[in-house]
Amino acid sequence: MMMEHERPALSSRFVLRVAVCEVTLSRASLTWTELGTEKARASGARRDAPRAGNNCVPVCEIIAAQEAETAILSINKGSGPSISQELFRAYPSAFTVSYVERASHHRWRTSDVTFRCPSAATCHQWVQTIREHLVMLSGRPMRLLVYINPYGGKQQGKRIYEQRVAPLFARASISTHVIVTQFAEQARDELASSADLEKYDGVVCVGGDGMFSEVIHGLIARTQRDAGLDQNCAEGKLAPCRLRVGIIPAGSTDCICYASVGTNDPVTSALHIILGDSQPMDVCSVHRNDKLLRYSASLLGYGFYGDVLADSETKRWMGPARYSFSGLKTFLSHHLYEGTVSFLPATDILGSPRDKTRCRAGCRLCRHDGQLASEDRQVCRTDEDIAEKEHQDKWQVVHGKFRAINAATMSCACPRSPEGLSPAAHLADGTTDLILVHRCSRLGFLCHLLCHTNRKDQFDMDFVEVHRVRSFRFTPKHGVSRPEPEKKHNSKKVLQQMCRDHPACSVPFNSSWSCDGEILHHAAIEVRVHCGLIQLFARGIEDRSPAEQLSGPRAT
Ligand SMILES: Nc1ncnc2c1ncn2[C@@H]1O[C@H](COP(=O)(O)OP(=O)(O)OP(=O)(O)O)[C@@H](O)[C@H]1O
Repeated sequence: MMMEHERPALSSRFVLRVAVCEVTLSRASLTWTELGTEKARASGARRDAPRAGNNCVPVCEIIAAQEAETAILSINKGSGPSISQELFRAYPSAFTVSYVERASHHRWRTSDVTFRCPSAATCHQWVQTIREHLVMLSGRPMRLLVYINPYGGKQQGKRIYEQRVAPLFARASISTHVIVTQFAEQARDELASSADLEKYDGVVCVGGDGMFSEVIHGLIARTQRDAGLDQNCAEGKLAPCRLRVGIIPAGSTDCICYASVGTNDPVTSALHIILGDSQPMDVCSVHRNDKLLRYSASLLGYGFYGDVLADSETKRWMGPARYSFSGLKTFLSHHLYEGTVSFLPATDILGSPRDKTRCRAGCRLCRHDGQLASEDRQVCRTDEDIAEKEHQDKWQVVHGKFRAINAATMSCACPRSPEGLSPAAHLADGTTDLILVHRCSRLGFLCHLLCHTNRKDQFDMDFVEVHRVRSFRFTPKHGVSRPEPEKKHNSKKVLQQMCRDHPACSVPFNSSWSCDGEILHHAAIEVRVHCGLIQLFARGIEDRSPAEQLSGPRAT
């Protein structure tokens, strides 16, 4: 809605479909009010009598404005009522404004409104003024570097980008440099070393979570190198990345998209990028013996999830069905892994893993790095304050036999698990939710797993504990890593492996870590959360009522 004190930049009478409209543009919004149709006027209704309420589109949600093509102008298209010759002659020019419209399930779509103008000069003036307003908006990207993984998911990345995303970027006047990767790690290596990043306002990856992981590894490495920081130093603070990252979902797992925009829809993600949304995101560094192993933005899982991933990697030929197969096999094998988890709880923060809050667009906790911001307590925001706080806080230690050890740095919600592994986890509060699943019966573990697929509390079980932490370490009791799977099996080796996997054999192999879907063949690791290390082109999941979700231009 246009605020009373806002001075309109432009105000004119145009024709929308067959009705005359009062159209107003201010710095904040474009509004139009229908004044009446020809028919209504013929029946004696006053031309000035408003027929409908205001329609209002915030300028920050306009994608583009352009003068309409002659073809559109000369033909009365569509099944609706036709414009009369009289209006056609009185309003010979036209321009179209494209804006974001909400569809169901957090999806965004583009919508167009075409206004007929009395002259080409007026039309031109409006288009130019809207474009000037768009240029003045901060945060919109102009130049993007795009990496497409042609082999991610159903191998549709290239087609999805070319057919659904590139036309939107072009309409929004975003220039792109597109690279279709030839091999794994190409994007990571180029971003880490040779890519001329000064030329771009952001990097977009087209693929799944694995492709996103490649891109952030490259960007983080480059940023630390440029800042003269050593990534191998486990205790060191990392420099945040300047370039924002956009994800066009085209993989088999699109966890980051679900957590950051609420859906895995390429058009929605493209529109978030075009509007220049920014969403900070925490990233965990994973070290061992002062050597960086990897970064993790979503899930680190040892025990159950580590075993599922390790097993599924040997069954790639099965396609996506391998996850269900390996999940069942791992569930039945019911391994326990003994070791020690030490963690630094995040005290002095607002949220907890079992509260009812959910990380949503404009999240209050993420705005304050998760810290308590009440008036009677001091907010510690500087790095020194946080370091001091960490020093004062006490590490806690848990020894035990674990079915699973998981660290969820975001909710990890997806269609199979609508609430995710840790429903109350936040994208950028500087913490990860450490979930320890202790020794339990198969039935108990099954109940715990099933809770992830419905809305029951998966932490409400006596063998599960959950802590919101800033760092943790795991030290396995046994130092033997499970041998990396061999590519070619003969039947004898398969039998040996199955025997080893059987609990009765109780060979004390360690599990491996699943780190955002990549296997780490080390059990002993040290993890530290880096608050808001990456910025995404996203705004978080919008918490809107179903009616609002489906609204077009807002009626005021
Ligand atoms: N041209 C390429 N050839 C082979 N692999 C590639 C190529 N480009 C990227 N990759 C790798 O493919 C892996 C999977 O990619 P992506 O995440 O896009 O798809 P996915 O189907 O979701 O993956 P996953 O099968 O791991 O769930 C990534 O780890 C990435 O490093």
